[in-house]
Amino acid sequence: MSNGQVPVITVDGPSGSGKGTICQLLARELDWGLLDSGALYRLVGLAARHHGVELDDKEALVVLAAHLDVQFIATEDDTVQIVLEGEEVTDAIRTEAVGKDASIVAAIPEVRDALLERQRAFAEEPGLIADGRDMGTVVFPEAALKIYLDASADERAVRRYNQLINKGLGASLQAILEDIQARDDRDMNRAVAPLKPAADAVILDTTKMSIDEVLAAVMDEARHKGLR
Ligand SMILES: Nc1ncnc2c1ncn2[C@@H]1O[C@H](COP(=O)(O)OP(=O)(O)OP(=O)(O)O)[C@@H](O)[C@H]1O
Ligand SMILES: Nc1ccn([C@H]2C[C@H](O)[C@@H](COP(=O)(O)O)O2)c(=O)n1
Repeated sequence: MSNGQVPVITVDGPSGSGKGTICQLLARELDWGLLDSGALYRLVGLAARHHGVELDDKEALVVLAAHLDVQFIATEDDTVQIVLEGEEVTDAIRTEAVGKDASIVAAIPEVRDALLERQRAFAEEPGLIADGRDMGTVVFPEAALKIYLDASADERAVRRYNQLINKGLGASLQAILEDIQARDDRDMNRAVAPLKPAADAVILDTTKMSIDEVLAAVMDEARHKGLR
């Protein structure tokens, strides 16, 4: 448990492993809150673009992270609208370019510190599903259940490729694979809070699993922990 007795399920893993998809389904199934921590790093990246802050200007990035003026607004169709400094940025933060910027700013320890309490504040009754890279290792080390989703880089690239094609966007599978490998390298090898499974995490290799199979496996783990 974390933040008192509020139960938390953490879901960490590399880009394209299915964290966001599974966390949304879990939150709906359990009727718990959802923290999309990657969105916070993406928001810092986007705010930097808006304010003309270079990604090597550590001090300015830390100020942006500490003072992020962001609202997460639940909509009637069960999605979340994200508003940054009064501007709707729900889709704007999801581009590959902003994802890359997020991965760069996320390597700055002081940026991570500036976002820590904001993330922990998401833990409210009846429970929280926390999606990210360091949810089980750093942000919620006392979580009731820790899941680490993995999949081969090739499979994750295909998933991302299909996602972009389904949105009517052009994409190169090779370029996506290279982006994923570069992002893995940055996220796994940074000095602070690198992406890795917590010692007590349940690791699921989802390379050959459908979304329904992954959800069922995680729900089984939740049941074993008495979380539903
Ligand atoms: N087990 C699966 N089998 C096939 N496709 C999947 C599976 N899990 C997720 N997907 C698809 O892969 C794509 C990426 O999934 P998702 O956005 O959930 O990954 P993620 O781990 O949250 O990535 P990121 O960290 O970059 O946000 C989506 O289109 C999703 O529908
Ligand atoms: N807990 C987290 C969440 C995200 N990041 C960084 C690393 C990712 O490459 C980037 C974008 O995340 P995504 O939205 O793709 O899940 O943000 C992190 O370091 N720690």
